[in-house]
Amino acid sequence: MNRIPVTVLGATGVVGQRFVRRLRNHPMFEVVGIAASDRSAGKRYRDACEWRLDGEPYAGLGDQVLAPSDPAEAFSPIVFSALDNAPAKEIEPAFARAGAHVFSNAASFRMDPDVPLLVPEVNPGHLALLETQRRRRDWKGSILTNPNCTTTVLVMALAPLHEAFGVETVIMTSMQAVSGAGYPGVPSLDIMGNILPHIGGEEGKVEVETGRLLGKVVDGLAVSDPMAVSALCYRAPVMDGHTESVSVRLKGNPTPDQVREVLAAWKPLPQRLGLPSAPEVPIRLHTAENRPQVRRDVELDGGMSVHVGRIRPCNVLGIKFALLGHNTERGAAGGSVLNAELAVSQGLVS
Ligand SMILES: NC(=O)C1=CN([C@@H]2O[C@H](COP(=O)(O)OP(=O)(O)OC[C@H]3O[C@@H](n4cnc5c(N)ncnc54)[C@H](OP(=O)(O)O)[C@@H]3O)[C@@H](O)[C@H]2O)C=CC1
Ligand SMILES: N[C@@H](CC(=O)OP(=O)(O)O)C(=O)O
Repeated sequence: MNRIPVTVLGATGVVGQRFVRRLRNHPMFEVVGIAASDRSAGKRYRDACEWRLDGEPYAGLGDQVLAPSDPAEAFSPIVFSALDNAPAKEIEPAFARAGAHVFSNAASFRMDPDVPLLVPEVNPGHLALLETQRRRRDWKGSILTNPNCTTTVLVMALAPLHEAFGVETVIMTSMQAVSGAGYPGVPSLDIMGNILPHIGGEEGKVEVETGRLLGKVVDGLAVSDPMAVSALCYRAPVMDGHTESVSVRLKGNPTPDQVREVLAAWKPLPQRLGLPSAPEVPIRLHTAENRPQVRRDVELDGGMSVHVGRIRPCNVLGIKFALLGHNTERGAAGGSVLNAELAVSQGLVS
């Protein structure tokens, strides 16, 4: 297969660098363009930003010159966007109008009812919104988004339970990595040896995006599931990996063993298709009492699987468990790349 040329917008940022590293040697996509703000455009990648990841610095593209984030200068048929929300609002539609298929991490268009908010294992059927989007908007291309990172990890565990039993109520408390706040993010003197009980906008996003992802497409538009979701989000002194403490009320009150069986048997579409970024096992189940742990588990499967452990009865909602996932891989760059792989495999973009 000829690789599809792609551009990474926001290539200098925390998520943008992960895109560039992940797309290096990708079987379906080839990075031909990297772009960022006007502050960085015209500079070589290595001069515009410091490389903050392990592995080969700048993923071998250190001498490539950054383009401005303008479709006239950085067009590719597929564009991965790691832009901040405010610039994403203007720049992503400009690329979509020019005919690019934009796979975005930003929150700007997530809740629009004709924009797929997608986790390929969870709601691949929401790709159908692209048809409505094309009809409604004057775009030759499209915008397709991935959720907030905390939400992504949560819906990976809830989706098979919703399918098997039906989710009625969820209470989720997160302990979120500092990388979620970008670079330099939270000052070290605030987070070292500390827990911060507020992440701006995060709880509201988890509460609305969860029902949207587990909802349906009706008459070509997204309709959220009415489940009740309450989120409490905390910043914790870890680098990468959001831990979530989840209590859930499921229809029919299944036992922990029944829940475990459903999670273990889950083989959703990306795994059946063998998409390159899909982890072979989407949910890693842990039986040891002190797992999952961020330091020991989160990098497994390139950060693309989520981890569930300590499944047990909850006196209030019925079932509770510990959940862990990689916020900047599964929750950001990796999730977006998997979205693009699914869209290409379904013949929706090329
Ligand atoms: N960090 C995470 O865990 C997650 C982040 N996201 C989302 O991904 C996006 C990127 O986050 P993150 O990488 O942490 O952010 P960073 O602040 O690290 O990077 C932001 C990027 O956007 C570019 N940018 C800023 N302003 C403009 C502009 N006016 N025009 C063009 N480019 C611009 C920056 O370029 P320059 O260097 O030139 O300023 C930089 O490349 C955000 O929308 C975030 O909400 C989503 C899920 C998880
Ligand atoms: N707010 C998340 C990261 C993030 O950028 O989320 P969103 O994509 O919804 O803006 C965190 O701090 O961990």
